[in-house]
Amino acid sequence: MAVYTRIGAEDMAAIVDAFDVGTLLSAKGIAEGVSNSNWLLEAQRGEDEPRRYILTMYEERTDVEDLPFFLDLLDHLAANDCPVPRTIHDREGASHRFHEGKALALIEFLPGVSVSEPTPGQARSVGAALAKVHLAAASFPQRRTNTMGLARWNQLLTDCGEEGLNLIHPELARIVKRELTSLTLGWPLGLPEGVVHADLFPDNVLMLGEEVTGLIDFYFACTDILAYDVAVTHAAWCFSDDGTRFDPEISRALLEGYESVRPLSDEERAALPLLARAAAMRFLSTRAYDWMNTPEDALVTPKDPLAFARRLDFYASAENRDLFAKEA
Ligand SMILES: Nc1ncnc2c1ncn2[C@@H]1O[C@H](COP(=O)(O)OP(=O)(O)OP(=O)(O)O)[C@@H](O)[C@H]1O
Ligand SMILES: N[C@@H](CCO)C(=O)O
Repeated sequence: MAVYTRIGAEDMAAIVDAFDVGTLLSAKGIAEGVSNSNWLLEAQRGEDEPRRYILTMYEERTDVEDLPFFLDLLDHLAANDCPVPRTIHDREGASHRFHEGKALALIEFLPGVSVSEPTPGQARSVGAALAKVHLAAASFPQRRTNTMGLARWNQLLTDCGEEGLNLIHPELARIVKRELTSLTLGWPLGLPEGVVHADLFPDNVLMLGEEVTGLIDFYFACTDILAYDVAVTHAAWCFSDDGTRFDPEISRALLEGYESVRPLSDEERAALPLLARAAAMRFLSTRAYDWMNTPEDALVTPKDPLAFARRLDFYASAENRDLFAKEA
């Protein structure tokens, strides 16, 4: 459940008034999501049809200094025809405000649902939507360093300690050491960079049938290698949740969809096997850390790190060396 902060009815009405979207009709906490508190609001201006919004209150995990990057990016992408929600600015024109010391943003509600078992058609649309974001963000003037890159994975996994990792799986410390070394030595240089979403899991994509109606949760977005974002999306979409089953059809459709909008260069394709191992390490590291550091009585259940250890094993296996090779 993700409503960490209570906002009373009067305060909620005052917040809605500050964003100048009319009269508050209803407000409901949203259970999904783990990082921030979210509410679904309905408000009505005069005789207009009532409209729905998402109110997000940023909790500790989001650095307020990064908010202009995240929120301006949404506006830039929406203005360039990408399926992302616009932000509602307040009466002073600001994209976020503060309530009792915490930052708040009001975001357009988009229809659609997150799929749990994607079809190839849906994967193709997601690939195309990701490529569209990459192209549209090329004219976005702001930059943000990836604070969730190799150095951070190293730090998180070091904090877990060898013993801790081996409690998750007896081979994990050895595998992690091997992978961190090969990623450090082999990290690709000179590939095209730009704004990446960096967390495009099915729960961050809203769909109606095969149409992508919303890409959401840009709170890890940053400037990094574009093909790394393809690798993250591949790791997130092409396996069963627990990482035991890889779906080659979804993989093919996702890459085809991406390339229908932004073809990958030979260098990017050649780097994908390593970038996919990197993507698996990214989520293995945060999940292993959370697995070991989430108190038992916490509101959220930590996600299984082994699901990404299995993906890592899959991507590192010699049998799958040609997974990203261009098909004849
Ligand atoms: N613009 C939107 N339109 C419709 N629904 C939305 C929108 N933004 C968020 N939601 C809903 O709110 C839920 C939580 O949002 P979000 O994933 O951004 O939260 P979070 O706590 O930042 O997430 P995470 O757990 O991925 O860090 C989503 O799963 C979705 O159901
Ligand atoms: N999408 C991530 C959580 C947010 O970083 C995961 O599934 O581990």
